[in-house]
Formats: sequence, C-alpha cells, structure tokens
Amino acid sequence: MIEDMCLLIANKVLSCLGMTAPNRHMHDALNHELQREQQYDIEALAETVRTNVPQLNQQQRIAYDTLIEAVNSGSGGIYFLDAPGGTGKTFLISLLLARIRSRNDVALALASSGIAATLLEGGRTAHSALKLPLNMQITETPICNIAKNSAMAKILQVCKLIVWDECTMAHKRSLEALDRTLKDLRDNHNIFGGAMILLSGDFRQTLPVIPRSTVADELNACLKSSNLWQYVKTLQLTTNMRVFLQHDETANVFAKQLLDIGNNKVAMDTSTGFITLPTDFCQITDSKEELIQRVFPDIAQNFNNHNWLGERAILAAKIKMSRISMRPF
Ligand SMILES: Nc1ncnc2c1ncn2[C@@H]1O[C@H](COP(=O)(O)OP(=O)(O)OP(=O)(O)O)[C@@H](O)[C@H]1O
Repeated sequence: MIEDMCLLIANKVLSCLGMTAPNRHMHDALNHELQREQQYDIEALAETVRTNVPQLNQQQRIAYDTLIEAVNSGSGGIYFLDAPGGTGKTFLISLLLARIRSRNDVALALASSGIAATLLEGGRTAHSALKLPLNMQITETPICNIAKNSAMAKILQVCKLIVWDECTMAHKRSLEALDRTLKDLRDNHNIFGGAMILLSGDFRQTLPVIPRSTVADELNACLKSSNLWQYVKTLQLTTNMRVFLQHDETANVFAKQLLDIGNNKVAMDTSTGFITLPTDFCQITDSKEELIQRVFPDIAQNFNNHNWLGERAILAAKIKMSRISMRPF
C-alpha cells in the first residue's frame, strides 16, 4: 500500500503529507509496520533453530548462548561480534533472529549497507529504518527522526534485540543517535534505553567514509572513538567456516594472509605508507590490458556463456578503475 511505503520511508501517513488518505483507522496504518516485524512463520523458524543450533562450532555456540541469555534476562546492553569474513557471523545472527522471532518477539535486523541488509531475514538499512540524518558530520548530537506515536517507535520500544551488521562502516554519531532515541522512546536512562544491541562487523574492513576528510577525521568518526564503546562487550569468531567446510588448504592460507594484513602484521614502508604483499598472495599484472586478458581470455568467444562469465569478475576499488569495464574487446 502506498501509505505503508510512506510510513516506511518518511515515517508519515498520507494525510500528513497533504495527500488523500485511504479510509483506514490511524491505528491500523501505524500497526502495519509492527505487524510486519511479527508476521514470520513461527514454526519454520523454530525448525531452523532446532536444526542449526547443534551445528554451531564452539565459538559460535558460546556467542549464541551468551546473547540469548542476555536477551532472556532483559537487562539490555551492547555487544560486538568481532567476526572476520567467513567465520559464520551471518549464520549465527540469522539463528539469533530466528530464535527470538520464533517466540513471536520482535528482533530488528539492521545493516549499514543495502547489500548486507539483504543477507538478513527482514533486514533493512539502518539509515532508512532509524531515519538517521543523512550527514552525520554536521550535527553534533543527532537523533533519529522517529515520532513517539509512530510504528517504528513502537517497534523500538518492544524489540528484544537490535542487530546492526557492518557496524564498522557506521559513523559513531549514528549509534549515539540510536542511544539518545531509545532512551527517549523507552523512557529509560540506561544505555540504549535498556534495549539490547548487537553490533557486528570487522574493523579490518571498511571504516566510515567521510567525503573530503583526513585520516584523523575518519578515525574520529569510527565507533571505537565513541563514548559508548566503553560499554561494549566483545564476542569473537575466528574459525573461517568457508575454509573449514571446503577443506581447501589454499583458501586457508589466503584467509590467514588477509587477517595478517588486517592485523597490521605485514611490514609497512614508513616513507610511503605502503605494504609489500606476500609473494604467494595473488598474481600481479603489469597493466590493465594484461589483467583483462588474464581474467577474460577469449572473451569474444565467451561473452554469451553465462557460466563462464559467472566465474570471473574484475572488482574495481576506485571509481576511475571502473573504466576497465567500458573497454571494448
Ligand atoms: N556452524 C556452521 N555449520 C554449517 N555451516 C556454517 C556454519 N557456520 C557458517 N556456516 C556456513 O559457512 C559459510 C560462511 O558463513 P557466513 O556467511 O555466515 O560468514 P560471514 O562471517 O557472515 O562471512 P562474510 O562476512 O564474508 O559474509 C556460509 O555458507 C554458512 O552457511
């Protein structure tokens, strides 16, 4: 319904936007979003929990039990699931969401990026769900633009868990805005208004992106620079499940090398700030032409072979590199 979309995007019913509204009770319109958070197939979720919890590895199981216990106690708090890629963070979070939702309770799944949001059942981007200000740099003490009588306010009041995936990309003020808003909505002066927050991500990956900023600005925007970080309890996952399940030794070596780079264990040239990649880390080409040739050999014969195309890609970290994809073959 158009009105539901308006509520989702702008947090306003149609009449508040100066448009003709459908003939339905205000209560129904506002309740729709809450119903959306409670309309899961409880039986299917309970079955997922029954099947997958016994499969958790030891670290995942410790994290799962700790978090479910914290949810059950209702005491709130903030946790950080420190999980490098492939360690089963999505697997674990999906189980936590399923467990809470299978009891017909509300668990909110947020992520800093749209792609990460799509990996979680019912996932939404934090910016759209929390109505965060677009530019965090210009407001010292931002709050979420959520009215007290809105459906989202109701969700934030009753939810048992708020998961925020890829939190390391978020500006610290986004989390601080959530803290202020929850305190207000839940009428509770405890941290996050007594709600339970689970942050997840990997600080070795992308940090907040601030246009035209210095490194110092980026570090200052990072969650770890927030006063709230002192309250964070960290849980760790370190076993790379992708490697473990595939029994692939080369993937294991590659995963370790990536971690060493992320953990600053690879020596850096202090004059340039560059590191030298291990010789067996990857194959390096001397030119863009050679890169294209290596990744897409014989493209003239294969350009309509979907399987062949599905096995290869050139990822460009910088926008100017994306010109590669515009080249004729
Ligand atoms: N305990 C487990 N039992 C079986 N499969 C698992 C388990 N944990 C993770 N997996 C599988 O391992 C793979 C990687 O897990 P997952 O996608 O959850 O990792 P991730 O930490 O979210 O990785 P990334 O950050 O790279 O997306 C998935 O295919 C997932 O289904």
